[in-house]
Amino acid sequence: MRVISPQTLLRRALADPESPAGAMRVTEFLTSIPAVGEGKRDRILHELAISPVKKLGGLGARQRRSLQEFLDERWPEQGPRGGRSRLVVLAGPTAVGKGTVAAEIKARNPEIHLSVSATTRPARPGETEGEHYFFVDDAEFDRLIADGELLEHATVHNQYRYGTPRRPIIDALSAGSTVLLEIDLQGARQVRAAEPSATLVFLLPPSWDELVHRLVGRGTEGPDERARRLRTAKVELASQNEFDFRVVNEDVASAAQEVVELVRAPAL
Ligand SMILES: Nc1ncnc2c1ncn2[C@@H]1O[C@H](COP(=O)(O)OP(=O)(O)OP(=O)(O)O)[C@@H](O)[C@H]1O
Ligand SMILES: Nc1nc2c(ncn2[C@@H]2O[C@H](COP(=O)(O)O)[C@@H](O)[C@H]2O)c(=O)[nH]1
Repeated sequence: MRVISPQTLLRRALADPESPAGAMRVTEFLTSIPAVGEGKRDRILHELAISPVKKLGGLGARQRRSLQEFLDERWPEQGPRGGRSRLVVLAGPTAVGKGTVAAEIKARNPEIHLSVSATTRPARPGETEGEHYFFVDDAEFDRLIADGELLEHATVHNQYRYGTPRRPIIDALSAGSTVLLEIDLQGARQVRAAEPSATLVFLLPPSWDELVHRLVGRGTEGPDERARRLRTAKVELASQNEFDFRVVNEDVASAAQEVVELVRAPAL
């Protein structure tokens, strides 16, 4: 299972050549398929008589048809768990405990792949490159976007940029793993748009006061940043009904267990 099937991406490109999918080069499109490396990509392009400089949105009618037929034959579309993908998003307001619950899930279920995001935010004391985040500057973040390396990205709390590297997600899903993304509301919406069968879980605090208490207690933000995050939190809480499931994080172990059970359950 891929984040977006090649067929879906191609359909999107053909429906709107001006879209990011439409602007994607056929070479990049083909190598985004896990089984296709550069050598195979060139053989496919040769077989289908498509120039490597072509963009998906610029394919002629014959080329579109032959590419669609080729994909259908080689990688028929299918989905696990009755149509629900193994891609799981955990979102929720600041300091609700998303990171804590995600770490608990990972500790108890090492087979679940926890995505490591890229961010332009500076590392906090104790955060490790490649474990908590990939810490990048603005230029590198721009490059990741331009090269299509992010599955989703957003400016969070109107300040720093965060994004999910696409390739590790594709590889983990292809290997049959469940993949957990701990991201914000904007990112959750982008994942929903890209992969409607993803499971979206919203983590709730037991109360607003407890949320503020956790944010203050964490001690990683000053008063201005806390105020900014709490403004975002109000917007995020108002959007909780967009999610498939809501879990209250009263106790970390119970919340983590609840998320895992939702993810493991067959499609509803
Ligand atoms: N169930 C819980 N009970 C009490 N404290 C908790 C619980 N879950 C998390 N915390 C604490 O709340 C604080 C915020 O948790 P965490 O950093 O995981 O939140 P977050 O949702 O990832 O925040 P952000 O979106 O701002 O990154 C931490 O100090 C954490 O230890
Ligand atoms: N859209 C995305 N949001 C992300 C991603 N990685 C983390 N986040 C969210 O950012 C905020 C702030 O995180 P913090 O570490 O600075 O406290 C939080 O809500 C995260 O869930 C991402 O890749 N995409």
